[in-house]
Amino acid sequence: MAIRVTGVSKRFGVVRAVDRLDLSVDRGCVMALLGPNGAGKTTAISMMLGLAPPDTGTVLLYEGSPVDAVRAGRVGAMLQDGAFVPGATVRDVVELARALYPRPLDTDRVLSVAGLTGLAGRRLDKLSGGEAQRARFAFALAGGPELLVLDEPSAAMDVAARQAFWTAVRSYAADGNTVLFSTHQLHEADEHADRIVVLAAGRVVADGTPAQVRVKAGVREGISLDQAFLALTDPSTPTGTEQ
Ligand SMILES: Nc1ncnc2c1ncn2[C@@H]1O[C@H](COP(=O)(O)OP(=O)(O)OP(=O)(O)O)[C@@H](O)[C@H]1O
Repeated sequence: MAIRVTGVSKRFGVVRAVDRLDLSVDRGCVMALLGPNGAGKTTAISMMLGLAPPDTGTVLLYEGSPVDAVRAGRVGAMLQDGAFVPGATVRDVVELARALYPRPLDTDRVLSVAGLTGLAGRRLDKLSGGEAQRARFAFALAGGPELLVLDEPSAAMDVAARQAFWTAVRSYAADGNTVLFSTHQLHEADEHADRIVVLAAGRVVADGTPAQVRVKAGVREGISLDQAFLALTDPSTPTGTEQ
């Protein structure tokens, strides 16, 4: 098991960001974490990475603590607002990640996979939004981690970058690695995830393959996952099964 979350809750004042979450993720799985704004995705991811402690419950990565897994170089993460070292270049950030991990990938391979070969010497503060996101992906990938955690990874990427990104993710998972990503682009979850977990108000409201999530939502095969998502997270929404 790559990830085992048991009875995890986290509150911020009166807000229950994550509410008694149970979640196990097998090694080699590509899992999408979906949910409306404020559903608790980033909070859950922070706890999985050991960046924030749960109020109650436990998180295990590879049957140990998240901090131990991160220290052992088993985890790579791409966070939404990951800041960069000022003045460093794209190549520097890849080299930095490589230096932190015991089994890093080859620098040129990482640059190529992230679509950054031509930008290797560019300063990070001179990158466009989508390029900076690719640099964050390169940083997450460079250490060759067993678990990649990606919080809204493709949000600013253009179409070509997005396609290359998903090809890289699928090929990384095909090597036996585990990938957990959050997204609001539900078609990406539909196309690229083996398993989808939908959160609403900090709780799991659906968990399964894209087809199983549609069944749970009561929408037909062929109806967009958006409709299933809306039905699961806002029960007043029509499911598209009426006609
Ligand atoms: N540091 C914080 N202090 C107070 N409230 C917080 C904090 N972090 C998150 N929250 C609240 O916890 C809830 C869950 O937030 P979280 O960022 O985990 O949601 P999310 O599913 O990632 O949302 P989004 O899709 O908008 O990124 C929200 O109501 C948010 O306002």
